[in-house]
Amino acid sequence: MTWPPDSAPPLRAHTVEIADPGPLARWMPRQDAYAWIKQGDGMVGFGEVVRHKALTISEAEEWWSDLAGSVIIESELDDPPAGSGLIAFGTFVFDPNNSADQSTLIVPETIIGRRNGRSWLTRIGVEPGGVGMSLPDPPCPPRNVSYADGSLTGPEWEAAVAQAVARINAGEFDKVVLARDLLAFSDGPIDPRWLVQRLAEEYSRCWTYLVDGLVGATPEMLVRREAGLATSRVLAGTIRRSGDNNRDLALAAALSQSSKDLEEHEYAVSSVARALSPFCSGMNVPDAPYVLALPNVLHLATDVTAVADRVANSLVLAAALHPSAAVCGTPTDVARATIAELEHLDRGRYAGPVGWVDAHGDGEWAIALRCGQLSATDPNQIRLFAGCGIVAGSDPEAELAESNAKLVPMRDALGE
Ligand SMILES: C=C(O[C@@H]1C=C(C(=O)O)C=C[C@H]1O)C(=O)O
Repeated sequence: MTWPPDSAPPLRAHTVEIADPGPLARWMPRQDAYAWIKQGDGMVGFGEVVRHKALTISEAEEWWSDLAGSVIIESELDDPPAGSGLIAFGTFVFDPNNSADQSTLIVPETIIGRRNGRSWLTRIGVEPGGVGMSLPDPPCPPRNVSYADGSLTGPEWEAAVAQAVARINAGEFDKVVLARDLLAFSDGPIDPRWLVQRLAEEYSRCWTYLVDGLVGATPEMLVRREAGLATSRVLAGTIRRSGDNNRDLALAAALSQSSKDLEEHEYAVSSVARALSPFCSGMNVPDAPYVLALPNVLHLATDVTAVADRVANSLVLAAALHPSAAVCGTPTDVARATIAELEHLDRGRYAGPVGWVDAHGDGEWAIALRCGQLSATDPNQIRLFAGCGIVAGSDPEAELAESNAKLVPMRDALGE
């Protein structure tokens, strides 16, 4: 849909400063709610003013630039923080040529946000609503959740991993990320707000998101653009946590010296640096990764930073970066074809960019990991996803265990 239609009055986005709203997630109504939360800050949105079904990230970028340029933006905030005012939440499919799912940008009717101690309320529409806010009924937990294999059983997925390792050893490519899915069923409708609240509490160092039924808490930032600076958090190389802090310290030391994990990590970092370089100057790529500790796993992590060109808004950068070697492989085209052949899975929006963009093009696009997609047809069902980077030294059994560790955040949120 193009906006504005020729005859329609323009949209307005009106923002006011509000008192601290407390936990953002509790403001979300049951239907049409969106979330982006990290360490308590972020935005929740609800209602829908415009929805754009995007063919590609670049096409979405053009649509958004046109729309944002046509909206009358009014803000009562001095020095408005990034993300306050007009934004769209978005989710993009991993591989549009191999998915029945759709990439979507959604402009909500209402946004409640908080950042660095400042809070705001934005209303968007032809005649945006007033400043009244009311708390909806809280969500109920899912009931009696049970699980079933997705497209492949555990042993079938291990066989796919073994096949990938054989092809790597035959010199066909360097790295591929293989994912699997797991179906979860509840006795009643699954309320995504319950999952958002649990994930935002347990995984506060991750970005908790809910956009168009895709819900999760990801530790990996494809790209954030703010005040001219582009940053990307690259993760690759993973160890499951043991539950014992001393043992975890030893595991972290082993991870940061593991040549298999360092090699896998290096592929991911160089793919990001290469993709960012045409749009940026003054790039800083640290020599060695650090260990990012999450409640379920330890990751090797590198934060890449650079000064972004004026024309390179967050969607332009996301289009250039997706898919990184952290979720696809190296070289990209061979890895993508291998994924389509070996996974037997429609990834949908899993491993695609998820996030938000504002009227200036600033925004945050994380990689949709540690997530599930609520079924569009069965409100009691959600499909969970997890994947692992496969390199020459990968062991199928260990990779299956790692994928199970990556499913823990969603399984815990579902109430296990
Ligand atoms: C593919 C996933 O995670 C990616 C793969 C990683 C790895 O193989 O070590 C680590 C972080 C992510 O880049 C996932 O969580 O599903």
